[in-house]
Amino acid sequence: MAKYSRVSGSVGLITLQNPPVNALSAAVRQGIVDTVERALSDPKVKSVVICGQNGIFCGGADIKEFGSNMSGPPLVPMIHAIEAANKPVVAAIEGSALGGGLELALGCHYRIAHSKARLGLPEVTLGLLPAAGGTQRLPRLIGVPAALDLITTGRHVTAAEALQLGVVDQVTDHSTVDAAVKFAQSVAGKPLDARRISTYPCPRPSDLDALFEGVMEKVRQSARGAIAPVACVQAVRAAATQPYTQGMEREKELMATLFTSGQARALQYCFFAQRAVSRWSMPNGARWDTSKPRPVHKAAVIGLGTMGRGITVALAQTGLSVIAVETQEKQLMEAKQAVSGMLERGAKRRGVAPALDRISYSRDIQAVADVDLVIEAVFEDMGLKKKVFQQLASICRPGTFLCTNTSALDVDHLASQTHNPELVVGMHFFAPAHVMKLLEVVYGPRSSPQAVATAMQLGKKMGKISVAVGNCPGFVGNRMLKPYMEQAFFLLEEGATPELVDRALEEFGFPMGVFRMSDLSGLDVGWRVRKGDGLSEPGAPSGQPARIRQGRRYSPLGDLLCEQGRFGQKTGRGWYQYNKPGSRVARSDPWLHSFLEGYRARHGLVARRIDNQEVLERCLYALINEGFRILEDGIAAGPEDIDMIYVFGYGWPRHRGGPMFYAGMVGLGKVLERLEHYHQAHPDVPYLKPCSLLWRLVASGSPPLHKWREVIKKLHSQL
Ligand SMILES: CC(C)(COP(=O)(O)OP(=O)(O)OC[C@H]1O[C@@H](n2cnc3c(N)ncnc32)[C@H](O)[C@@H]1OP(=O)(O)O)[C@@H](O)C(=O)NCCC(=O)NCCSC(=O)C[C@@H](O)CCCCCCCCCCCCC(=O)O
Ligand SMILES: NC(=O)c1ccc[n+]([C@@H]2O[C@H](COP(=O)([O-])OP(=O)(O)OC[C@H]3O[C@@H](n4cnc5c(N)ncnc54)[C@H](O)[C@@H]3O)[C@@H](O)[C@H]2O)c1
Repeated sequence: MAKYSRVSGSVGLITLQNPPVNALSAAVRQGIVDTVERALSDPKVKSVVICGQNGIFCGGADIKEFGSNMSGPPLVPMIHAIEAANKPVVAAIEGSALGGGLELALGCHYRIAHSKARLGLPEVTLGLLPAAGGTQRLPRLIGVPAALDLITTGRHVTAAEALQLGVVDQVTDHSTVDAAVKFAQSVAGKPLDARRISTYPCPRPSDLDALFEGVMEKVRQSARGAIAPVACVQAVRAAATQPYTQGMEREKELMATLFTSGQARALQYCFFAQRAVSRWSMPNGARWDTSKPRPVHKAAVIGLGTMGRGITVALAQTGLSVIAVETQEKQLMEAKQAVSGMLERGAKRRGVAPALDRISYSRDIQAVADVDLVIEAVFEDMGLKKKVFQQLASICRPGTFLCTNTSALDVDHLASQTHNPELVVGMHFFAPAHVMKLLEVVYGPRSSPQAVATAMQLGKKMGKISVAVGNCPGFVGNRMLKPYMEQAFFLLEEGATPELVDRALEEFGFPMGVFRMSDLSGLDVGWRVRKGDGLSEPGAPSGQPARIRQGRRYSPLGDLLCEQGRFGQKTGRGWYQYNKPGSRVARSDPWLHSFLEGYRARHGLVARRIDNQEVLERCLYALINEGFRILEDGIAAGPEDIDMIYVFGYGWPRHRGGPMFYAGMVGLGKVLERLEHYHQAHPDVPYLKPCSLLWRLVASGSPPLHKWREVIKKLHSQL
């Protein structure tokens, strides 16, 4: 809807009304068409102001409408009619003007923004392009390079940057509507020809071809297979090379291809899933809307290694006071320097003062006595963590939340070391903790809803996508990673190379394949875990027995590399070779290839040809199968939780929507059939055996993802 009133005698004020973001639904578009017509036909009205209710101009087209039959007046002619009006129209921008919202403002003759407003064309992040004239008007207004930057990245700019770029005409710290009304009065009756952006010639840089070639190459590289950024460049090129009307035709044509694409569906699913995961629930019925978090002002971090340092930075940047505890003097000194450096660099980037004085360092754990919440990040050693939790239970004041950053250990077992297990949850950050967006909040059977709510709220404040998950070895992300990595190892045994496996996964859209990722994070990490699980045995015999552990197929390849001191990038050798320890450029390693040949010969394995499809099916379907088991076990409340964990924590390409969404796109029947096929070929690999939830979903006609919860509920009620 849009509300109409006449203010200050001669200004028609149109207010968009569609909470929470005034999205341009059919009703809002109809409202705009009607009220603009009314203002233009009223002789008392000399100029018009368009604003949005509740401090937000407009969040763009209504994304929820995209999946349905779109009725109501289309945006393009609506905006064109505003631009063609014979009375000045001023956009009063508060909060956000995004996507179609900014395109509407670009159709107005003037734009006035509040200093705190954010503007942008984020359609590319939804698998689309700005198709209400945005790709044609913006380059005409601010030039091709700046428009390409905004349109291909979808980044939001501040009002100050928008003013500098020339997107807005004025910025105010006071009431935007008042300023816009005053301004509208001042321009009433003035000629408008020079204010219609569609009539501007598009500035043509002299090196146009070189510019577009360069941008296209950069965009293709960073898009990792996403099609929308490429279409955005093509549309802007049309603005630079063709008259406006033809450019608009090109914009429409490119949009038509994107609009119905699987990638647009995936990206729009991610948009809503990202928001849905904050509405968490636990199997005992506790929920986000009935659980009250407690405020956290002061926190402590125990252990200042890789993770503890990043967590300390993230907490301080959020405005909390932090007590950082590290037992080793040398580590403490190094950590102080590293944390200060990270804070200073972050502050410089954001143009604020570094939060150095929010942190106090100590070697004594007694220093945490009066904090609201502790995050333990010592070595991944259950004995050590148990001791730390016992100490915390006796030192901290009653009511302090005790959290662990363990990657895979039993959170409930740690909780049982304290007097108040209900105050214990996992806060599983990802490295580097001050950068990575994902936080798994792990609840045990005794964690209180308040502890979960508090950790979720703290995560949100830290700018994380926080996902609440149940307690099991590896939680959600690392539990699913195990079968994925296991398949990659088996593929090497059967004839693949690290290069072949990585290429297939990188072409799929992962920033790094399994082996490059493993070299980056260190092969010794998994080795230590496998030793702890009694899997890795030095000097194991050759032949079949060496590849069976605990009754199932096992690949000792990773262990054998570690026995040679090949820990990955840090030692300059791993699945690849590097120029020197710490170097990041992976090169194919002939030693590794002859090692694999020797290994196969020793174990009586005959290498066969493996193609990309097999790599993808075996690695991804094994991972997806474990995702279904996680849903079946109630460890994740829904597929969206798993998908957001993989998109934000594990580099799953967002334009493929996350593993569970991807399974739905491929077809659950097909995933089941391929898992069955591979399980028959490898009966000693339990991860390839399709789980009962997948069978059940296929038997129920492969319902769309938003209906899976009903099937899971039924399955649980029958158990
Ligand atoms: C605006 C925000 C920055 C606000 O952030 P905040 O943190 O305050 O709030 P939330 O993000 O939590 O949001 C609150 C609530 O609102 C929902 N929501 C937000 N934005 C929208 C929206 N645009 N539409 C619908 N719903 C929205 C959000 O989901 C939350 O609710 P929930 O229940 O999920 O918790 C922030 O919200 C934000 O960034 N929003 C998105 C901004 C954006 O991306 N805008 C661009 C939208 S796309 C667009 O505008 C396209 C235009 O270019 C117009 C294109 C013309 C269309 C023509 C179609 C032609 C088709 C031709 C094809 C023909 C094919 C054929 O042949 O058939
Ligand atoms: N590194 C990762 O990528 C990653 C990611 C997610 C979670 N984790 C988990 O985070 C935790 C920490 O991992 P990390 O990689 O930062 O380890 P790390 O080896 O880099 O650091 C651990 C630090 O803890 C300190 N420490 C040991 N005992 C202590 C004690 N009693 N009191 C105070 N400090 C003590 C050590 O001196 C060391 O500085 C582990 O549980 C790990 O599984 C790690």
